[in-house]
Amino acid sequence: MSKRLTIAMPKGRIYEEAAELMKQAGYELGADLEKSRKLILEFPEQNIRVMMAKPMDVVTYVEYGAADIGIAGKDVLLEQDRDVYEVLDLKISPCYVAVAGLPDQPLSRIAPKIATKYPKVASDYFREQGEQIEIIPLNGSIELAPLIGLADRIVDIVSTGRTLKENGLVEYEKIEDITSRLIVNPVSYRLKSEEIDQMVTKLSQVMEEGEA
Ligand SMILES: Nc1ncnc2c1ncn2[C@@H]1O[C@H](COP(=O)(O)OP(=O)(O)OP(=O)(O)O)[C@@H](O)[C@H]1O
Ligand SMILES: O=P(O)(O)OC[C@H]1O[C@H](OP(=O)(O)OP(=O)(O)O)[C@H](O)[C@@H]1O
Repeated sequence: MSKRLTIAMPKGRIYEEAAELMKQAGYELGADLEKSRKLILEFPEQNIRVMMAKPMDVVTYVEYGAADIGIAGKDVLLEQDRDVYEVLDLKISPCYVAVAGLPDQPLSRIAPKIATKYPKVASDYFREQGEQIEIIPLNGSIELAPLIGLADRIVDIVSTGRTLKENGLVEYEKIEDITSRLIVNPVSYRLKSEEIDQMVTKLSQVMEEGEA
């Protein structure tokens, strides 16, 4: 008998694309799932259970085995460095992490302030550049920080570039390209290898067909 898989799906901007990919792979989650307030949904015919989680928390549920599988942005994986297997680049929700700030402002001062939701990614990047920095942790609207003099630079996600542009900010360096990834709990990968391999194979096929 096949074993039930628990999948942690990210609420928010990744959800729709991720659910569409799952649907094409034969795992129909329902288009309105995100609108519902229900957080755990059972799909007995497909032998799966779906948890709706904050994108930043998906990796936590998967690491602790509360979910066997999850979908998370590479940005979250880089920031959190957790014990999960990254098995497939789903190539959805593309964006990148970049350093940005006000135009024509060289990083001259000692230990410049860097505002970010990604303290590890930012620290790793500036360490590699040989720069000593001070991190200003924020949770959102990061672009505000240089505008009101709280920070010299930001490290944040850029997608269309509209937020930077509308706030008169410029990009200084791209740090990393980001897409969403399929992640797997290492123990689940051993205990439910057949079911997980089947899902990975189906998703890979859908992606190959999409590229053809
Ligand atoms: N323009 C973008 N801004 C932020 N994330 C983006 C963007 N485009 C794609 N992504 C990807 O989507 C993922 C989830 O972003 P989303 O904004 O839904 O969640 P969040 O960052 O937790 O925000 P919130 O706290 O508002 O729910 C990111 O981790 C990233 O991989
Ligand atoms: O290049 P763009 O297409 O403009 O997208 C980038 C913006 O989107 C994200 O913010 P989000 O909408 O998640 O809001 P937040 O600032 O509250 O995190 C990100 O933090 C940038 O601010």
